[in-house]
Amino acid sequence: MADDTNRFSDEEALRFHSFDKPGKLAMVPSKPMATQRDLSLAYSPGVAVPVQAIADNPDSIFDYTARGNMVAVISNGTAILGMGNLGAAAAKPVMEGKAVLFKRFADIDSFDLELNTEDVDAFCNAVRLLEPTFGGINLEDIKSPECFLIEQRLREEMSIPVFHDDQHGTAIITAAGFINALDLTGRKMADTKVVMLGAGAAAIACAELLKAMGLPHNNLLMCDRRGVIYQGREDGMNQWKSAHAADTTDRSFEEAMKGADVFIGLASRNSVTQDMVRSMAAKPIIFAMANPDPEIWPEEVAAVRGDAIMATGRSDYPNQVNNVLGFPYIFRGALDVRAKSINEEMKLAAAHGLAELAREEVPDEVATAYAGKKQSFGPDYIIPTPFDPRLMETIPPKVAQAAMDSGVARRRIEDMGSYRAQLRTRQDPSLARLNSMFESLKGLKRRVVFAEAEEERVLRAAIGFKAAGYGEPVLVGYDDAVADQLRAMGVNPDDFDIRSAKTSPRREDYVNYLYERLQRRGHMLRDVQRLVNRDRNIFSACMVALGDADAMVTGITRHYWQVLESVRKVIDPMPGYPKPMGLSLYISRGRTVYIADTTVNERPTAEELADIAVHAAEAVRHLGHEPRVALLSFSNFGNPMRAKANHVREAVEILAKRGVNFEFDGEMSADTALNPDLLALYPFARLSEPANVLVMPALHSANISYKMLSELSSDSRVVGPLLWGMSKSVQVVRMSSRTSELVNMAAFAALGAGEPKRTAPDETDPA
Ligand SMILES: NC(=O)C1=CN([C@@H]2O[C@H](COP(=O)(O)OP(=O)(O)OC[C@H]3O[C@@H](n4cnc5c(N)ncnc54)[C@H](OP(=O)(O)O)[C@@H]3O)[C@@H](O)[C@H]2O)C=CC1
Ligand SMILES: CC(=O)C(=O)O
Ligand SMILES: [Mg+2]
Repeated sequence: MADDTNRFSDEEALRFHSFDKPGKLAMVPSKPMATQRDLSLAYSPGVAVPVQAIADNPDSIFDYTARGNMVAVISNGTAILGMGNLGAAAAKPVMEGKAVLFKRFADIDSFDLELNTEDVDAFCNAVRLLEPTFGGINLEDIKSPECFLIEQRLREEMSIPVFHDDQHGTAIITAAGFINALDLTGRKMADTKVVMLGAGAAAIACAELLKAMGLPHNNLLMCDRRGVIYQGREDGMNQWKSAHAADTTDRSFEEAMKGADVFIGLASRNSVTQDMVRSMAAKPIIFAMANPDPEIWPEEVAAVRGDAIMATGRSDYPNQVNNVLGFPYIFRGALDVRAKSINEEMKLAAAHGLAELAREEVPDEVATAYAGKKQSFGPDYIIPTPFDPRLMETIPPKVAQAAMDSGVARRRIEDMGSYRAQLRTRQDPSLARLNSMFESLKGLKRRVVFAEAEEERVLRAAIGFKAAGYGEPVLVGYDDAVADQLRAMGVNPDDFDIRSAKTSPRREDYVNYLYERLQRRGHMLRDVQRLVNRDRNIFSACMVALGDADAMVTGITRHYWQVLESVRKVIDPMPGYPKPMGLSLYISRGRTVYIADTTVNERPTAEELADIAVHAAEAVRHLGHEPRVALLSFSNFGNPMRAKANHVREAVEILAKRGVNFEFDGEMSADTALNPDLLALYPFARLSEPANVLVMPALHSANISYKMLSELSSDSRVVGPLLWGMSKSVQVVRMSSRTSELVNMAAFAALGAGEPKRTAPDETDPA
């Protein structure tokens, strides 16, 4: 039934939206803007050149500006979800949400525009004038019947796709779920009786698409607040409702539901009763799609009909029939062929594509995003889930092909195979991977100690960590001070576990444990007492070592080395790891590169460097990538032959002798490792493709590289360094870490707490 890990309080929803930066959207430049030359190119005088080019050839706007990948999400707030007419300003959170979903799922740049008018002419005039800015217009949450007039007018007046998502997006997803639910219950379209509650934007479009797919006109009874829309009804009608008036004697919605095979709710919350569901045909299909609360809850249906297939618009129940599955990919396909519009052919292609995808074997990475729940085609999985990465490579090609076949494409895609490959890289698998790894934490409730909880950044991170459902933060700091800070941030301290050495009943246990470890390393009992009482990192590490917490995150207030030294007094490296190591992730669009060892081993010997390569490869596999390790230096395979690179060359020989089970080579320079053309100059090299793991010759080069990357990159990010190889899960952040980085590192700490015991290097399988 309901997935409780996705439940949250109203306060959490508000906190999520105000956390870090208010809202869900920000802009990033796509060109460097660092030097005077950059400025000259981007703005005056350089910008004059594309200005003239566009004036001479209007189509070149797609080559020189962001227009071709830019979609506006536009609303006037007259039908916000199922909440009604709450005005343009109140619509902004939903519209920001749609804009970020465009980016997240289909790499489409998008921002929201809320228009403060209910007047159709004023609305159309405002939108029409925006045509040069956008490649497409997504209309959203505009009530009927005005939405029909607005969309029709804009489609006629604009030569870019104008798509009212509540109409067509919803219809496409509903149609896909409908096809599969009929299949699962052995029904044929011609014999299926459908009752629809709602006769507005979404319902009218759904009715049209289902009929276009073959549902006979009189098999669909549409109902509004006044009951069934029948032929001859006059009150509360408009031309769009009239088009679906059925030849029936049923007058009330309740009557219509008797014996119905399918119910489709696109109306408002709690508008269907259990008695109505009881009166439906065997194996009823129930799509209660009002948002945020459905027409009837799945639990209520289950209580009276064990044989129902149930879907809602929500993500916390199985079968989320929601337009999020469609609009990102439909626009992706339309933009990529510069379609003039999104027509019926494109909608049908998307609907069939979604229906087919649900019948295919679901890859494991989808299960990871859904807390390990493996899905397979059946009553609880009639439609793909939003985090399914296959959507991106499946739906846009079908939409693009349909646009080309139906003559609305301005540009052709000749090679669909390479288009699919390009779609895959757009998806940024690394970010998706991070996200899905973190998603897998939901419900595990791992206890992560935030060792510096008096710091505001840390508290905000702990709040964010809890709100994201990644685990239970344990806040270490003076109890009163932490509680006061939480209160000042509008958070109830009782919702958090706050610990300090002063009040901890476990203090003596921690002292005894640590004294046992340190008594022959120069520490007297009173030294150890002082450490436990005064050093937050020691106290926190003791909590983890003695099982009072699963993991810890720290590092904001003290230097990395000092922190690591404290932690290592309490926790040992994992067997097989003489020393832990730091692994930094450089993540850019379509490419992830790991750098090791960025924090611990200062001047590794050849043997140690080989160990680092083995451990890094193992960690990278654990994070979901197949490692290709380059051992870096300033020279390439002995050119120039210099003594400073000897230990790197020797490390490569050691790895060859050990017969490790991953690709590696060196010594080589960073550009050879990363650039396929340069790598091709060394046909004997053992790397089949450019490296994704860079083992640096020493700490200075490793540390300098990742810090430079993290300061200089604008459209990529550096994550970590992750501390790898401790016997308990500890992550040490950089002192400069922002709140969001802290949340990520705490999530990595929580993930580390569940890792299986890793293989020691000497246990590595020979290749
Ligand atoms: N899951 C999804 O992907 C989507 C879900 N939706 C949901 O569909 C619903 C409607 O949205 P939309 O079409 O944009 O809105 P509209 O305002 O255009 O239409 C609402 C329609 O619902 C009818 N209605 C509302 N309450 C009742 C009720 N209690 N009994 C009977 N009819 C009722 C109205 O009847 P009348 O004409 O008599 O006023 C009207 O026909 C919303 O809840 C929305 O969240 C919408 C889009 C996507
Ligand atoms: C999902 C959506 O667009 C709606 O409920 O309005
Ligand atoms: Mg909507």
